[in-house]
Amino acid sequence: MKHKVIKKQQNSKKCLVCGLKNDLGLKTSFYELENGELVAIFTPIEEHQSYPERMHGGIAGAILDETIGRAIMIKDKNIWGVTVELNVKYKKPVPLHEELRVVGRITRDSSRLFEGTGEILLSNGEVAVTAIGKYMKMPIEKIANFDEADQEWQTVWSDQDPSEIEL
Ligand SMILES: CCCCC/C=C\C/C=C\C/C=C\C/C=C\CCCC(=O)SCCNC(=O)CCNC(=O)[C@H](O)C(C)(C)COP(=O)(O)OP(=O)(O)OC[C@H]1O[C@@H](n2cnc3c(N)ncnc32)[C@H](O)[C@@H]1OP(=O)(O)O
Repeated sequence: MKHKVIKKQQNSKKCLVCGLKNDLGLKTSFYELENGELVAIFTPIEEHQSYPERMHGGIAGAILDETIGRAIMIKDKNIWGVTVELNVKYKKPVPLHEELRVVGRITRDSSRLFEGTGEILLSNGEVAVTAIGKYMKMPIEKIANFDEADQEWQTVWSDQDPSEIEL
């Protein structure tokens, strides 16, 4: 089913998952959908491998972690979370050099904690990796000394940005 993209989220400078100036990073784009889910799109490269041609499980955990952690921002872009628990299940190998979609959503939201689930989808739509994450909400100034401009926290548009995403 196709879902309309309603917003593209910000990227950063050096984050492993979303930093556009991290040469070894995933350079992921994040899209908020009209159904309340968040989709991450990225293409793993050779530097993300474990066994040859297979994406590293730690990278799978990292992309799921950030996709679930960012899904809370659909509701309020000023909620920042730090991961306190992440449970990852590896069901199928994830190949390199293919564009992947990762879907995340929030399943529980309380004043201090939120929880969510996510999946990495293969190009044929099969679910390769799933995760459940728990996050503690924290004011951004308590997480780190972030300067939005210095960290290049901004929406970066591209010709490749989809207006709809098939899930
Ligand atoms: C504006 C410019 C921005 C630029 C941004 C640039 C880049 C950003 C990129 C993306 C950002 C967007 C979104 C990203 C979202 C996610 C992505 C990944 C995030 C991470 O990659 S982040 C790294 C890994 N992560 C950590 O680095 C956490 C390390 N950890 C700690 O820092 C402490 O652990 C802390 C502070 C969490 C708590 O410590 P603490 O000392 O404050 O609190 P304490 O332990 O006393 O617990 C207080 C109450 O929480 C309960 N509690 C604790 N843990 C619990 C659990 N697991 N389950 C259930 N309840 C739990 C206790 O039971 C107690 O409850 P009670 O008060 O009722 O007793």
